[in-house]
Amino acid sequence: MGTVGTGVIRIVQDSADLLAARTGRPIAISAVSARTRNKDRGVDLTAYGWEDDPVALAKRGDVDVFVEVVGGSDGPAKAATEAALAAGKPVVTANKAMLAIHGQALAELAEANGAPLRFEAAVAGGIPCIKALTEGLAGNNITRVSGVMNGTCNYILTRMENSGLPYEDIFKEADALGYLEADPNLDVGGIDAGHKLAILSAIAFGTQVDFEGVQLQGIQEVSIDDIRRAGDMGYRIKLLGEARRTDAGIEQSMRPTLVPATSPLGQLEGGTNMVVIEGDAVGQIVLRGAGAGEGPTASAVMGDVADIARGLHIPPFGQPAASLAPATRAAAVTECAHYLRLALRDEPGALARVATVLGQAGISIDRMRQYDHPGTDAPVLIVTHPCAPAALAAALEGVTATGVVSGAPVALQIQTP
Ligand SMILES: NC(=O)C1=CN([C@@H]2O[C@H](COP(=O)(O)OP(=O)(O)OC[C@H]3O[C@@H](n4cnc5c(N)ncnc54)[C@H](OP(=O)(O)O)[C@@H]3O)[C@@H](O)[C@H]2O)C=CC1
Ligand SMILES: N[C@@H](CCO)C(=O)O
Repeated sequence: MGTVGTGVIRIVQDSADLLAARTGRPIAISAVSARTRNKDRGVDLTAYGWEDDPVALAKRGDVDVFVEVVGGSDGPAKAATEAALAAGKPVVTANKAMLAIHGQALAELAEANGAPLRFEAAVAGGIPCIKALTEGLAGNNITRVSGVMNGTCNYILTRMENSGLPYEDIFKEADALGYLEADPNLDVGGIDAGHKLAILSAIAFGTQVDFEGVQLQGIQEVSIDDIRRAGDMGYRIKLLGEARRTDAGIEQSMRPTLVPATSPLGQLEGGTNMVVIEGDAVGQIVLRGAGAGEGPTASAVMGDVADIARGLHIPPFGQPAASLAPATRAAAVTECAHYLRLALRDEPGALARVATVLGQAGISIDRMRQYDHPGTDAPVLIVTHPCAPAALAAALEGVTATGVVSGAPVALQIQTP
């Protein structure tokens, strides 16, 4: 009965007739649970039973469907989910952390007990992207799933750009607004978004969830300089997740990435999320909307509850858990263009030495810009032609070793069209 749970109660109370008409049966709340019983949550709870322990709630005889909106990958959320599934009861959860880590085991438990396990709200809040993948796009070979899946990071990045203020200032602002998770590193470290990508990737490619296989980089190192310089080159920086199937296996990454400013992703402002899915038959589809908040997240929870009330029973990851293959990891094999920012000693031959190192590594320069500067170091931006991320990382060690660059070069990937 936190943010999401209260939203679920509101929808059940406010839209009872509509839900009954759409599902063919009444949907009612039997009982609820939270840590603190006597807290004013702005909704009337007098008609419902109460349990201190969510596991006891899951086991109650008058509970047909258990809605888990406690949070946390383990602890009471997992214990109650397992108790409900073991009793053959359908579970609806918004808990991406739990699914990213225990998704396979929970799907196996659900299927062994004939109970649906649904989690639309776990990825991109109100955007029905799991339904899109498992149902609407079931006839497609999915080739790529990408998008912006953490509203807090998108808020911070767009606010930095619009205000010209550094990361630290906007982080404090997001904190004051209550946007950050209790552990802010889940947001700014890219972990929360990585959980979501791993769930989508498993559904898209028919593999077991492989959160450990997501190459993660947060937004903490994104500087206002990079946001400005990327803007000069026609890009905006987003915390972009990409999962794709390659000949080598499944490649999953969540990292700050440059996207064309005029593209749908480039125009995404504030806390909004966007999920882009590509399939062999459908081509590309783009889903955009609120990725968090009481109403949007409860909307996704209730979509799942309604499906259960209608009798819809789809395996949690879109195909039987036993048929999900362990994901073969393909680490950063896809070539892409890169943005490089260097502080280059402004002296004869310095630029030539950098260009030589890149050239010897087979990395070709697409565009380049050097800015006015008051001191001895010139800000230099380079956009490369597509190259393997591993080749670029090795080349940058060589660039640093030339001795003509101050500090470590900044390298960010540019989204592959
Ligand atoms: N908020 C959002 O916008 C979104 C959230 N989610 C996910 O939804 C889930 C819930 O998030 P949110 O509503 O924001 O979280 P909140 O922290 O607002 O709510 C958590 C609820 O769980 C209760 N709770 C915690 N521990 C226990 C326990 N041991 N026994 C019983 N109840 C307990 C809390 O009780 P009390 O109120 O008494 O403290 C609270 O009511 C999480 O998995 C989150 O990741 C997903 C998408 C968006
Ligand atoms: N912390 C998450 C909440 C929704 O999952 C976000 O900012 O998107």
